[in-house]
Amino acid sequence: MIEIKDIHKSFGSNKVLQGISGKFEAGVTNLIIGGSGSGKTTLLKCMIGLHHPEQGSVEYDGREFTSMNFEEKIEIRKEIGMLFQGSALFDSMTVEENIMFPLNMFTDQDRKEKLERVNFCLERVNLEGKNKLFPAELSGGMKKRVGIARAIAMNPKYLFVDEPNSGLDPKTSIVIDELIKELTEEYNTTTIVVTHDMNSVMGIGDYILFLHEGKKFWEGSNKEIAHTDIQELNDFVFASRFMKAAKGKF
Ligand SMILES: Nc1ncnc2c1ncn2[C@@H]1O[C@H](COP(=O)(O)OP(=O)(O)OP(=O)(O)O)[C@@H](O)[C@H]1O
Repeated sequence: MIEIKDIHKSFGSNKVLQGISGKFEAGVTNLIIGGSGSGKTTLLKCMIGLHHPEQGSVEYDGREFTSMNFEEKIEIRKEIGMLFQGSALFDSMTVEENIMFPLNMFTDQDRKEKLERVNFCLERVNLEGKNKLFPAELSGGMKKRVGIARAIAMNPKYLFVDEPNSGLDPKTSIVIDELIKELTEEYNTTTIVVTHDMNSVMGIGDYILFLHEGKKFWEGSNKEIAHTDIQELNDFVFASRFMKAAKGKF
């Protein structure tokens, strides 16, 4: 479980996050949603230590992260898997080398053990046998799956996913969303997905934290999200023609 309390982050006079709190439980898919510029990525970066919040705390199963020293943060980072926007694979490395990267960095496993783990992860994302391909030889959906395989290589307790569906067609997006949800439930991971995709919200949003202009406007599940009287949330939820047309049917 990850708990954030009263997170504040500014860039100069721009108060990007203004007192965000929330609880992200293990084994469920937690989403941070909001319009462009609402502060989603900034919040995620505060949680993993890429930004330092001016105020507030981030607790990983009771361990306060923001006040940790460098070495202590490294220990927590070993428990974190990340799937970045655009997959962020190393283009000059094969699929196998990409997935092995965190194992090389953080473990002293021998090559056989590492290869076994790589093959297990590849199988888990339905890419068995693709070891020797380079990222340029993969479709967008396959790249995401390699990114997921790399993210789970270290058997993470915490999984952060930034915009998993950017650049994917709707069908492939569903496959990726479902894979994230399955892995979360299978390994009881605390998973946090940053997205503005309403398909993901309706499909996998067990717990949703809605940000608007740097403030938490709402939290709840995908079963509740279409039934609030919060104007800012309704503007976000029903922005697409599809959601507008489906209003009242959820
Ligand atoms: N490193 C930075 N330096 C200065 N300003 C920043 C920095 N990172 C983000 N911001 C500002 O913080 C605000 C929120 O940005 P952020 O990327 O967190 O939004 P977002 O909700 O993730 O948006 P999007 O959905 O478009 O990715 C924006 O006004 C942005 O310009």
